[in-house]
Amino acid sequence: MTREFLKMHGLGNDFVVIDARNTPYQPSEAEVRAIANRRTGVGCDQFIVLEPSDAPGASGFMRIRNADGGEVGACGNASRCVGWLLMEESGGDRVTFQTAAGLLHASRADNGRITVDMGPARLDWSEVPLAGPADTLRVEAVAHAGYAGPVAVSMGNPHAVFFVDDVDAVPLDDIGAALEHHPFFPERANIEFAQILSPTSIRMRVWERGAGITQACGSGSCATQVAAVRRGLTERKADVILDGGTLTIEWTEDNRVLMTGPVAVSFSGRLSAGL
Ligand SMILES: N[C@@H](CCC[C@H](N)C(=O)O)C(=O)O
Repeated sequence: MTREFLKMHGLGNDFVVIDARNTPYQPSEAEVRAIANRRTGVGCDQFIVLEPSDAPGASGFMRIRNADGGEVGACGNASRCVGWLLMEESGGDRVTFQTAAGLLHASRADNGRITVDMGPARLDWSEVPLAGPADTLRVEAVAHAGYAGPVAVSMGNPHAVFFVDDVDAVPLDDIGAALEHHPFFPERANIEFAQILSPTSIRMRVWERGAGITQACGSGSCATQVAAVRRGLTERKADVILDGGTLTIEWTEDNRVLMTGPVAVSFSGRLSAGL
């Protein structure tokens, strides 16, 4: 049986989205890699399957797989896309859905943008996780290639945020994989390099676990804003400017991280039997 899919993106971070609420779908890692392949498949950074959820109030369960086939707990840009899809379906202005990391709440914002409450930032070393006790405000064990120790944050997935003076001078292609696989990250990590432009504006580039360099990372933007506030570099609400565009991130006093940004549908299609 072939499956219908939607190709969506958030600021160029792109997804194949499959609705499996009525017909179960559990592709193997090799099948996800084949679909994500940009030459011979559809091509995507993440592969999203919307499944039924038994959580009270949830409209579905968003299962997230990276382009390498591995399953992960969070994806901010895909959360806006799935939130938008579910609100279009219901005609409502807000929706709750489930992920491996917990329940997420999405709502409509200005100019067609979507806000997702990405939940709490997790700041203890064991929650990121790191390989051993460390101050997550400055993880010196991960200082690398002249870059000082990053801030470590979990947004339901692990992030390490390095602050630099010139983000465009960072050779992300050369050092991203080594940092993702650094032995101090037992579950690997998403790697962000960030440059403070003003108290309300950060420029950030990302190397994603399981996907490499992407145009944007929603959970990475949340982690970056949390890291910047913890270091005293920005106000609680700031714009994060990525290669693919801008997200607005607010870290509230009660430890909720609110992410607002656009969603887009690129095309729909049907996976061929070979995929
Ligand atoms: N692109 C995503 C993050 C996807 C998961 C990440 N690569 C991981 O392995 O944790 C986002 O927008 O947050």
